[in-house]
Amino acid sequence: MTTLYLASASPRRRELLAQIGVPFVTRVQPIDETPLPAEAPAAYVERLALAKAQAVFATLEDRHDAVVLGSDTAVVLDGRILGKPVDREDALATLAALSGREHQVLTAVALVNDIRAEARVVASTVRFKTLDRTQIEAYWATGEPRDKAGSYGIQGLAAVFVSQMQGSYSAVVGLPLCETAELLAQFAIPCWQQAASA
Ligand SMILES: Cc1cn([C@H]2C[C@H](O)[C@@H](COP(=O)(O)OP(=O)(O)OP(=O)(O)O)O2)c(=O)[nH]c1=O
Repeated sequence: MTTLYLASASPRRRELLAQIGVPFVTRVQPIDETPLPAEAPAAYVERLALAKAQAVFATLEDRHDAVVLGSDTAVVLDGRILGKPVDREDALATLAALSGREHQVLTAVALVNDIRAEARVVASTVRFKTLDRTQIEAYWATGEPRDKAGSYGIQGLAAVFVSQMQGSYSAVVGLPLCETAELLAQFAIPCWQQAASA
């Protein structure tokens, strides 16, 4: 019996994976999230998703019956990776930069077991309406931007900033569920559909 491990401290990722009916155990290992010099954003999120999964896989005692899922999300504006805010000023500057513009959200999902590692990167486009300084400061004061790539969460109060979105909503929140289900199937882990017909 294979055990699926979610290599993530993110409550969003736990909720998203639970949403598609897959039983899993959460384990977290810290990794270095510094981008490499001139690393392309898609390569960066893919490398981190794999690194998160591999770091947890390395700690497991029974690696034969284990699959580990890692994921990483980055907000990209004009080719620049905007990660989680380091402080208030950083978040205010990020939200001002996103105001009235379109940006990309890249999320990678990776699965690792004792014989292989596979990853998928999903790109979505999000457009923000124009925000003024008062709205940005009020949003920071809610606490929501603190632990999120690009200093916002589409699933929360920042939904009112999003005038358009193309791509995968679940990927923007933190885990692309359609692609995750496809990868899980490749590793013989059923989500609700196969489980229901088994
Ligand atoms: C853009 C966006 C990001 N986010 C979150 C998802 C991720 O939790 C976070 C991006 O940071 P990540 O470094 O991808 O993930 P994490 O540190 O929160 O969790 P872990 O590495 O342990 O898996 O931003 C939202 O919740 N909503 C959004 O709309």
